Amino acid sequence: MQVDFYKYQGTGNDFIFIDNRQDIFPKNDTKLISKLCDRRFGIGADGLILLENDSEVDFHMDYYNSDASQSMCGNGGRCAVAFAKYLGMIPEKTTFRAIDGIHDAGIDSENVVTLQMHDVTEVREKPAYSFLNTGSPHHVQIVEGLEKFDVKKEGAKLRYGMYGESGSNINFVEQQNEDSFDVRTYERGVENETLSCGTGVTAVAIAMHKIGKTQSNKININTKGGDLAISFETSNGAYSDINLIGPTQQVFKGEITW
Ligand SMILES: N[C@@H](CCC[C@H](N)C(=O)O)C(=O)O
Repeated sequence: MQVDFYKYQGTGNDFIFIDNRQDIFPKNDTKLISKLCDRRFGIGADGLILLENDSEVDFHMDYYNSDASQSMCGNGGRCAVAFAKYLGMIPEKTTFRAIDGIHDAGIDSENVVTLQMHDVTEVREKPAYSFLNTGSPHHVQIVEGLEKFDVKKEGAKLRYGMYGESGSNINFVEQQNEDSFDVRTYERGVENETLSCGTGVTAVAIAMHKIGKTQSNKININTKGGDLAISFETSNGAYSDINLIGPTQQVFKGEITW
């Protein structure tokens, strides 16, 4: 079987995209998904995304981590909007379905995508960390010396040690100023640090506001792969109108044979 694939990156979180509107991809073949994402034996990516038809909204984003597990992906969602625009499926505004439900989004002429995330009503606040779900589960922990921090080792320790079988993504944060934070994320399903995680930086922005590290409702996050912004409204400790904003890029296209 031969199909076209496209590679996108959103602040260095990279994805293989396949136009699956004709239902051509064998999505139950988890070995194939992992192989395609393998950086030595495959194309190489943090995840694979199938763009599919949906009867109610513009499209369905079917996201797989590189180990073929599934969850919501913020950067993947932003790149899916850029891919749908590239395929001529949507204008500048869209509504699409992901594993956590329906999302609104917009894309500008520079391929900067604004993705609306779901409301967050619960942030678990502990002395050393916060935990919340922004479509995917996220542990958020402030550290000193983030640049030299061993994200893979410490992230894996928490992911497997604290969160049981299903695990969590682990975000390490260092504040730069009132509304700006550096973030590095260990992603479950990739089982390594990625250059950026969209649901992760969204979780960090909300957690930092919730614990009083910032009063701002527009937060800038610097990741290894680039800069993202998160805006939100807050009322009675709940967060709504949450938007994840940042660049997307198609980096190449090719053909897969399996
Ligand atoms: N990179 C993603 C998050 C992908 C899902 C995550 N690894 C999980 O399994 O929870 C993002 O940009 O949000």
